[in-house]
Order: sequence, then C-alpha cells, then structure tokens
Amino acid sequence: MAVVFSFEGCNLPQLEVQKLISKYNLFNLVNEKEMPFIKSLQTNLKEIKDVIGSLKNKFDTLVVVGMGGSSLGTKAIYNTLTCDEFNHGRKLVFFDNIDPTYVKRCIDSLDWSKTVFAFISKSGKTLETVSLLNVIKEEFRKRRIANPGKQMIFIGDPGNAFEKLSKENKAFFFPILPEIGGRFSVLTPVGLVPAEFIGYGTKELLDGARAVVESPKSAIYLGVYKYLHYLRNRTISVMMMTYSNYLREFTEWYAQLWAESLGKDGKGQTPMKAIGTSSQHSVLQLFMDGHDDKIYQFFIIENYREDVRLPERTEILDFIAGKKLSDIIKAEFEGTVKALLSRKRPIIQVELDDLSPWNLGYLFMSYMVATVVIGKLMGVNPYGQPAVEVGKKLAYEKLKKT
Ligand SMILES: O=P(O)(O)OC[C@H]1O[C@](O)(CO)[C@@H](O)[C@@H]1O
Repeated sequence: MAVVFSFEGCNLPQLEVQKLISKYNLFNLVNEKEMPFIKSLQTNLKEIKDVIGSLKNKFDTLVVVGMGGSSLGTKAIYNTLTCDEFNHGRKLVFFDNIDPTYVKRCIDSLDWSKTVFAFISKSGKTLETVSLLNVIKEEFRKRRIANPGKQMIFIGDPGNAFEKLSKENKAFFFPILPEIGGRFSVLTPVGLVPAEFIGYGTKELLDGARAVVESPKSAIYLGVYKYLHYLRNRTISVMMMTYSNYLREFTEWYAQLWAESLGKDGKGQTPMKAIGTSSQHSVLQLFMDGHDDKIYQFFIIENYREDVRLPERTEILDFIAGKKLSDIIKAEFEGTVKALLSRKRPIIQVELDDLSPWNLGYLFMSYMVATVVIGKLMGVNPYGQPAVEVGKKLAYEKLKKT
C-alpha cells in the first residue's frame, strides 16, 4: 500500500510552488463542495455487494455498456487488477463503441444464459449507449429470453430515462449522485459494480482514495507542478510513461479526465499516452530531441505480480544472463529518466509498490484532485464539457433528417 510521487525532476523553485499554494489556498479546495467526487467515498458498498452477490452466482460475464466516463474507469480497474487469481472465473466485456463489426461479433460470441448487462449513463441519453441498449433488448427478444430484466442493471442519474426503464424491466437501478461528473465517477457504482462482480477489493479501492483526501499534499503538488510547467509552455503534451501493460487503460481514463476537464477557453494540456518500455522504441526520440513542450509522468512498479528470470547463459547479450525481466525494465526506466533529465525535460515520478486496489484507488483520487487544482490555477471550470455537445447536436440533427 504505497504510492510515492516525486517532483525532484521538475526542477522548479520551491518558493514558487509554496506561493501558489498559499495564494489560492489550495489545501482548502479539498472538500465536497469544490470536489463533489469526494462524496463517492460514501458509496453504499453493502447494497452493491448484496445485489451483485446474487448475480455473481448465476452469471460469469458482465457486459459494461457505456461511453467515456461511464466505462473508462472500469476498464482501468479491470486492466490493472486483472489476473486469474482475482477474476474468479468471471469476466467483463466492454461495449464502449458502436463499431458494427465489434458489436456483432461480441453479440454472437456471448453465452446469453451466463451474461448480465450493465447499462451505464449519467444522462441516460447518450446516442451510442442508447443504440446498444436497443440492440441488446432486441437480442433478448429474438433469443426468447424470459425475464431479461434479471440480466440487466441500470446505472445513471436519478430520474433519468434509465431509471424509468429499470422499473419497466424490473431491473436493478443504482443511482449516481448528480453532482459527480461522469469522468469523476469511477468510485461510484459506475466502477464499483463491475469491480464487485469480478471480486476485486472495492473497499480497498475506496480506502486508497480516502487516503488522498485525508492527506492531499502529493495530489495538490501534482496539480501545481503541472500548472507551473504549463506556464513555461509545456502546454501541448502531457504524457504518462507507465512501465506496465497493466496501467495502459489507466492512461486512457486519465486522458479523458485531463482533456475534457481542462481543454476549455483556449486552454488545456493535451494528454499523450505512452507505455514503457514499448514506447521508448517509437516516441522517445521526439521526447529527447523534439520541442521542449512536454511534462512527463513516469510510473514504475516495485513488485511486479509475476517475474521471469533469464537463463544463466544467454545468447548475444551476456550481461543479461541470470537477470529478471523486472531488473531489465527497471534499468530501462532509470536510463530513460536520466537521459531525459540530462536534457532538462521535467519529470514527475510515481512509484507504486504493486498494482493493488488500494494503490489504484489512490491514483484515481490523486489525479481527480490534481485536475481540480490545475483547473483552479488555469481559471478553467473542470466540470462540464460544453464543446462536446456541439458535435452531438449535429449528429442528432443528421439522424433525425435521414
Ligand atoms: O454517462 P453519459 O451521460 O452517457 O455520458 C458519457 C460520456 O459522454 C460525455 O458527455 C462526452 O460526450 C462524457 O463527458 C461522458 O463521460
């Protein structure tokens, strides 16, 4: 249970950091009014456990139907915590796009007698989610499945169309607090219901998040350091170089959080995603030698869940003989960090002792807190996504006309 943020590679005067913190009273921002997502710490886990407990015995697959904040956090949980030992023979499938080929193939490959669907939408009217809902309902009809309501869960804002549908279908409805925005909702039933279905430590996820609220210094610094680099023209790209395949989806979740929250009024920091060591062999050249317009976040894991040792005698490179793959990944991590620092590229390092639910909860909350902090400093409202609505409206209009 430990996540350690280190800002030494940021190369900024401490005085400047402290001044901002006191000028904007940043520690006082960490409350339920400024950060309504803190209320997710009160999520009723008992209710979730009761409802999901009975479903777990009957079904082995949960299909998450939801877009953006209604599925990205869950994907991150599933990707980070997944391993046979924890999955208990159950799996999640994500309907987070309406690519017809993907949807058709999934529909055909599911065992419908063992599958339950979670329809997740705060608004209850997202085009993709509603389209998929109708496709799935029709499939239930075609397959003559009696009582499809028993294979459906709805999650959304109270009073939205999903709540009504859940009643009509005699399906369970989990409300999301309306004041918690979609991309901040991972620790509400949105993420916790699927996590509970698999059997991950939902309490530990919340405990990790709670630790940030109780002691938010690192999360506040995260926002402040990124802002100070934004002022120094590190505006175009922010990237997370996670030295693990199991944080890949976390970077996707983070991309929505950072982009949709801060990309407003001509401001924002564009998130860019990268995975160590793979991306070293594709984008590192640019990071070392290209524009100095980025701030880097490097994630390293102390204890990988599993490890692989090379033989005592190796082909070609004899200096790797007997080493573990974790030794090699760590050496590459250190090498890359040092190389970038030698070019004065700013780096935030995040060390995790392992990929546990507690650590993941801690990361989720740290980044949500940091988003509000940097929003405050940029003078941007981190909530809402008014510009996204423009394209949505046009798509609706086109569909109505054709
Ligand atoms: O949960 P909903 O209302 O279906 O919205 C899904 C996603 O769509 C967006 O509104 C953007 O279109 C995101 O902010 C949100 O996470």
